[in-house]
Amino acid sequence: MPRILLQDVSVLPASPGTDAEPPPILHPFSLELAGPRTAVIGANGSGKSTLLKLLNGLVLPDTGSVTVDGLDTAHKGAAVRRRVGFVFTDPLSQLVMPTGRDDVELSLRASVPGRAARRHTAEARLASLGLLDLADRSIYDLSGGERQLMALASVLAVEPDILVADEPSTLLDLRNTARLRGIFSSLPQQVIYTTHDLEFAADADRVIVMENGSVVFDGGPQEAIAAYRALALGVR
Ligand SMILES: Nc1ncnc2c1ncn2[C@@H]1O[C@H](COP(=O)(O)OP(=O)(O)OP(=O)(O)O)[C@@H](O)[C@H]1O
Repeated sequence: MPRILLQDVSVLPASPGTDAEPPPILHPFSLELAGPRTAVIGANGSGKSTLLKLLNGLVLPDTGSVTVDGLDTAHKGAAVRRRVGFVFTDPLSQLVMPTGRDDVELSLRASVPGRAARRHTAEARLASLGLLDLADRSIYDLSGGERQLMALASVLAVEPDILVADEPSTLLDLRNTARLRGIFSSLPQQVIYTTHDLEFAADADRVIVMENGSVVFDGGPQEAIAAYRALALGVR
């Protein structure tokens, strides 16, 4: 498995404003991510998305460093992003082509030379996720959930070493959530995702709990979920 190392990392707000220093978005912390499936849970605004964005250089740390297999996100951003595929919560911020097929083919442009080969590969990748029947529909005619799955297909098409997904099940119904959970469980690559769905979080081997910009628990899913429940609801 690839190894992601966050060392003494902190993230500050972009524009500190006036006299009163706003609190950091992420307080200084260190973390190593090397297992197959890691989920990040926590309250709204606790820093989950920011933590995920650090992993492929979408957000750079204000202190410390983030490395992916030794590549520093601050200096080797493009190389890191070739290894780390990132799925955004909002699929429309990611899908740039008129149809899913076009989008997957675009993703493959750097790795699969030749239009015919790209078409063939795109078709195989879409079929493997059960999305071929939606491949030629306008992105705007797809439902939110269908779009979310298509955005995942587009990122997975290039077979990144690491998949980072920010709330990938928010728009999915029960059946598609089960489908996504099945996909995540069988992916060969390292997967790191945020979710508010605690059943989905429980599929992970490791669960990190965030609270007010800090990692407050890091361990097995059942213990982590209990810790989060205790924090959020005051119950165990
Ligand atoms: N560029 C920024 N400048 C200032 N504040 C920011 C910036 N980015 C994020 N924040 C703030 O940092 C906090 C953490 O945001 P983040 O999106 O990481 O939370 P989250 O845990 O993913 O929340 P949610 O569950 O609602 O998606 C929030 O209070 C957010 O408003």
